[in-house]
Amino acid sequence: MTDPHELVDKLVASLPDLLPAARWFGGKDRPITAVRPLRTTVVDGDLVHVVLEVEQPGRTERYQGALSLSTGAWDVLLDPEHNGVLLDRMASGESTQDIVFAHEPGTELRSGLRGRPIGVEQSNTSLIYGQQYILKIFRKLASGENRDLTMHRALRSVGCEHIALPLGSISTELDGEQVTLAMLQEFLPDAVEGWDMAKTSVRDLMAEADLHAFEVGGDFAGEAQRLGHAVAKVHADLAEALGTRIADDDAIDEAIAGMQRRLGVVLESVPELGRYEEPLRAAFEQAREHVGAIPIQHIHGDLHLGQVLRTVHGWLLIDFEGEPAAGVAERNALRSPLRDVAGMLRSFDYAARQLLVGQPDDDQLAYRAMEWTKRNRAAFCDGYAEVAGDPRDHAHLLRAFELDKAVYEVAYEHANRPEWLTVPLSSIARMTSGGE
Ligand SMILES: Nc1ncnc2c1ncn2[C@@H]1O[C@H](COP(=O)(O)OP(=O)(O)O)[C@@H](O)[C@H]1O
Ligand SMILES: O=P(O)(O)O[C@H]1O[C@H](CO)[C@@H](O[C@H]2O[C@H](CO)[C@@H](O)[C@H](O)[C@H]2O)[C@H](O)[C@H]1O
Repeated sequence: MTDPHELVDKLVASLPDLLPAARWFGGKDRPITAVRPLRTTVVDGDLVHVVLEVEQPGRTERYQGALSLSTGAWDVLLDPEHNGVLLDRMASGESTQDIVFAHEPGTELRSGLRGRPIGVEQSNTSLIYGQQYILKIFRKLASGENRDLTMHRALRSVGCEHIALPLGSISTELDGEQVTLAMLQEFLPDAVEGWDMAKTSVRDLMAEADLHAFEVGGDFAGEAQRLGHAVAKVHADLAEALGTRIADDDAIDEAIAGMQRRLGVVLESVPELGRYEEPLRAAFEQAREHVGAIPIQHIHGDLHLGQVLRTVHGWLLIDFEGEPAAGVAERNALRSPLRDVAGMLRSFDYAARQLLVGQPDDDQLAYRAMEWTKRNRAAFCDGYAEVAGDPRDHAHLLRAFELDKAVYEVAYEHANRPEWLTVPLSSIARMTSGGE
């Protein structure tokens, strides 16, 4: 019989070349100096699960994957012949020595289904079983229960209507700490991503040179308003489930310091940002002066149009992990819900501006893009204000959060989609020169 450890050793030698090409690999900004197998587990027959330690200058992170015991093929989590066992084990609750498979209390799962990769751009790997379930396999592993699972459980406990229900999980222990490997949720086959809907709407507008945003068939403003309403409801549910408090001076100082720190880090790797350093730093400090009594709580943390799904019943928020680049403490800190609002406002800007990538000098297109963005950002805020306070009442703070998000996006695009770097950079240019 093949020795799984020998197979893993062979695989590890090829990973420094393979990993940078994987969408889910979060370390594309630096070279890989070493990959070490941390733990190898034979889950079932032919499926070998492996936890890897990836070393890069200044960071060491853990990732998970799987290979076939018989052929040594890598990443067989994507293979329906290999991944059915994951659901079967969650359904039966039967664990291996190292890995715990569980369904949520009160849940019964169907077994015997095979998983097909969802095939979208994503930071993790999601498999769809039949029409019922979606299993999100977390690629980069963090200590403690994964925040996505924690937030979904908390929201379910207060009957939140704007999430896909959590149904099961796969977890393990590494260095004495619990680590979530995967989360199973109900799959919504009729769901459409907000990002796709928004892009379609922008295209509709661009195709109609003589019509305004409110006149074209694909107008998105009604949806943007309903989305704002849903986001505010989720914030209220998170506050009910996990609490809320007024930010004290320390929390405010830390929030502003976090923005300044992040800017410093991004400036080091993206010199194009340098010319905006001064106005960015000034905008962050200005927010401190105008902040007032501001509530903080658990929030989504990485909200954008790709994290919301429209179903026949309404809008759902998915992926409560937080920003892929943020550390665990930062993701779990209590923060202002306005951060999420800012994330979504940025996303409206993105949806309109992605059509301008490659044609920066087309003033007419730029004008139409701005028209779409303004209309939908306003509608989103209107919807939010139906449930909670109007985000626009905190203009300085909201602007600082938007700029901070745009700085994050500069780093994200620089590492992942360099041709899109102009999208956040042009927004920073506009916002720091007095534009909306
Ligand atoms: N419950 C669900 N029902 C239908 N589609 C879903 C569901 N959850 C996620 N998706 C789809 O899977 C994609 C990736 O999910 P997400 O949780 O954002 O993964 P990642 O964190 O890896 O980006 C989403 O953009 C969406 O298209
Ligand atoms: O969905 P993820 O958690 O992987 O989020 C990361 O990738 C996103 C891109 O897929 C990135 O979002 C940025 O691009 C979006 C369009 O593709 C846009 O709607 C967002 O507003 C913009 O921030 C996200 O920042 C990153 O964390």
